[in-house]
Amino acid sequence: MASSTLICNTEPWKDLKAHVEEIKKTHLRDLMNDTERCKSMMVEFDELFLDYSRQCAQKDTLDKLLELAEAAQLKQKINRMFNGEHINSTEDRSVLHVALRAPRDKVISSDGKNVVPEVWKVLDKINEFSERFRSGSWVGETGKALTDVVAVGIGGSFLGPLFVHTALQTDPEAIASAKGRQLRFLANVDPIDVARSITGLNPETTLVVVVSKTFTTAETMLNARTLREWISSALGPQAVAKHMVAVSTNLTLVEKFGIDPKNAFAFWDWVGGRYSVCSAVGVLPLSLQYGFSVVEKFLKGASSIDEHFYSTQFDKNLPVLLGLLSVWNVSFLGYPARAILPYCQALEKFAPHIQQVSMESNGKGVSIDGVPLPFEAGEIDFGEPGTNGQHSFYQLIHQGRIIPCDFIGVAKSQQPVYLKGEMVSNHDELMSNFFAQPDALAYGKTPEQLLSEKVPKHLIPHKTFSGNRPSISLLLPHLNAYTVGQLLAIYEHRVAVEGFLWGINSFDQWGVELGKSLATQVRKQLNASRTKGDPIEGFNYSTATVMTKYLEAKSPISSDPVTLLPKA
Ligand SMILES: O=P(O)(O)OC[C@H]1O[C@H](O)[C@H](O)[C@@H](O)[C@@H]1O
Repeated sequence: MASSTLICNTEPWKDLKAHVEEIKKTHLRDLMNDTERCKSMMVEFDELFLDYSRQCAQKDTLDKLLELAEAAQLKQKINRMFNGEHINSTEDRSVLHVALRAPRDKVISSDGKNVVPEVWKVLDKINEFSERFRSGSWVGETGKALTDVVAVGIGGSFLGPLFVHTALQTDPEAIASAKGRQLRFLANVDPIDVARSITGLNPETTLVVVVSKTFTTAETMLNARTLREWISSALGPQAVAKHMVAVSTNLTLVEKFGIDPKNAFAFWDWVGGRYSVCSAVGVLPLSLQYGFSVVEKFLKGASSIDEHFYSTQFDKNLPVLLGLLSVWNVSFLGYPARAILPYCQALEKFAPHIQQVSMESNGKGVSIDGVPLPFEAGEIDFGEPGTNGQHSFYQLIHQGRIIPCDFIGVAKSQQPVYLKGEMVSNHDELMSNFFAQPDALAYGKTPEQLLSEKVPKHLIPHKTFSGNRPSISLLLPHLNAYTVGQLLAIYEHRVAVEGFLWGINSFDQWGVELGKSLATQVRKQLNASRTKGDPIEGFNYSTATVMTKYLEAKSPISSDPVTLLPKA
């Protein structure tokens, strides 16, 4: 593709660039007075309510963004994704996470083959296995039923399942089905994470689920070997068959590791790691904890958004609208970051998950055809639940840099609390902030207002809020397995929309490779220096100096290493 076909060379892109000047003349304080405008910037689907009236945008901004979508062939790209074409061109793969949550009778093909029956074969296997596990008919080496699960995995094999697990932990239905069980995660190769993940657990009653798409990820494999050692040193090496199972696309390596292939749960190369929570990656550990029927609701929620995304016209399409507005903020208004602010503690792991989905997908420097981009793609995502974030980084958002914010609220709390004599329930107290913050950002506070409030003159600059800071508000009816699935799919597709508009490949991740290969070189050096006293060679002065300092610290590894497990 010639650079002339880059999206930034199209008329709609140039038109939007020119449009920025008009928008800069507006202020949200005034735009919010236009009720018709606000009405046109609200969309409801399946009880999800999106209000994007606090975007620095006019109705014609949306029209122009829709023209950009057309120039980027957004509809065709979405269709190509759902049709199983190899849109991940650098890895020559389809991108079919939508097939993971498709109903049984749906036909979604990759390379001429309907993949939905394969998906359901694995789901049925998980259903059956989790029933055996939860009913106590699957027993461990000493004949005891297993109650605790440690899921070992990193990146996409960790963040999505952690997000969903955390979101359901306080859901009444999920609580009831998780009684007496624990699901823990071990991601970091830091041995401290090993210690934390097994503290208080008994190998006799623990199942380890090794989750890795490739089954080669250094961190996961070392952690898996560590927990294998933890099990076999306590129960004997034969116990591994009953206490370890795996989720992977690489079943050959699973078997080599010593896990019974009968206890391996497959997925496919057309599922990207960060899009894999709806595969066995998430479904297995979550079903062990909450039962398959709860997890099935999560899949149904995601599927409802898939259908909406595929078939709804763009001006009513939640992921499309959100994606268009993100591109508007990043590429035209020049706001490179986004804060994800759920007013719901159960969503505390949502931002970390979306960080990977978004930043690993769209943090690219070239177009899908390898042409260097003359504009920045991707956005910097971060976030914390409200109100905690308000007492931390909101200062910068209110008076410092402009960071478009996603306010996510829930109408009914999973855990309602009301104290007699209090003005409002605890959830209403939380939600008072959910409603207040977007307006504070949009309206700000002028020096005139401060003067009329008799604020001392010297404090006026400090107490002024410029306002005109964009946000969206998304209200969910409640937070349960179904709506968690919806939320996940909205963000997954929003990220895809952004990538489709920028003309990049959102489904590869070559940028993570360089650091990994350099670590291999360091690993070899550390081994040679520790065991043979070899001098440090082949590193630059800076790295060599700090490595020398590091090696000077006492290590329990000598020339005759012995196995050492955490004391936890
Ligand atoms: O599931 P695995 O193959 O172990 O991969 C785990 C993770 O590591 C890689 O480095 C990628 O950056 C992630 O996209 C992936 O999710």
